[in-house]
Amino acid sequence: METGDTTVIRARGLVKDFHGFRAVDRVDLDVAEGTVHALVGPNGAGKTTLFNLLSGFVPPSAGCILLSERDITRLPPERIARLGVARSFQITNLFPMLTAREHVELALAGHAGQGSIFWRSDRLLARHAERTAELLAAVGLEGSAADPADTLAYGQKRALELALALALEPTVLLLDEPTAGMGAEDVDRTVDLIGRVRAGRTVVLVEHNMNVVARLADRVTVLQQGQVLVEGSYATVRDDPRVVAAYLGESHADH
Ligand SMILES: Nc1ncnc2c1ncn2[C@@H]1O[C@H](COP(=O)(O)OP(=O)(O)OP(=O)(O)O)[C@@H](O)[C@H]1O
Repeated sequence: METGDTTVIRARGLVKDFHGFRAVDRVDLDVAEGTVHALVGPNGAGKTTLFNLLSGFVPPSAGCILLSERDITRLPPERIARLGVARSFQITNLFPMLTAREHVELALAGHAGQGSIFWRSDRLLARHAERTAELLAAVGLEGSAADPADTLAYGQKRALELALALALEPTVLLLDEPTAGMGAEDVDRTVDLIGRVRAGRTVVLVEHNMNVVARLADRVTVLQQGQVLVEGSYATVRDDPRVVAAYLGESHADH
């Protein structure tokens, strides 16, 4: 697939103020179709807030967001999701007693508009059995389909969340710190996984682990104090003195 020529997400002049504090400050962002685009920056730089704006979880104070030329500024999150933007969360949000398979079946039924989880029949859920198996296999959970979510290892929970996001058939996948809290082995697995599920879609990820960014991202936007500091390939931004200074500032502030 040709990638990088068409802009899928275009944000212009995005601002988010919280009670007088400007968390996102006149951000312009272009995410090209088929790319993995990383948002990085020191703690408090505004990455999560920018994600919340893109997915409609918070409305911007100013500015606009276009999804493939369609204005989605201030649309509610469920409308944005229906337009093909799925988001996975930093904090695990699973039902402890439901199995991995049941989670995916419910996500598929929900996406198909098949009503509240309380009265979905087994027959209805069985309709999604094949796709469920595919999605579980796609994230490496085929062997854990019958396991309740609270028995899954941390990395498996994150993989299941990814399967739930993929159930929405997204064209754009927003991943909020997909490797947060993972050991090296799970990080490697997750990088491989994202490398696989990116096929045919656009991925925007917030990520602190620069090794992960280096391996996955076609383009990197560095935020600092709510503003875009630098944007470019990983190699370009890594060596940019402004980026080095921003991260040095953070480590000084921490200690
Ligand atoms: N709901 C809110 N009310 C007030 N301030 C907020 C709110 N959400 C975020 N902020 C502030 O906005 C700034 C940016 O926060 P944000 O979480 O977007 O940064 P981040 O780059 O994602 O940080 P981290 O890497 O630590 O997750 C921070 O100073 C934060 O305290």
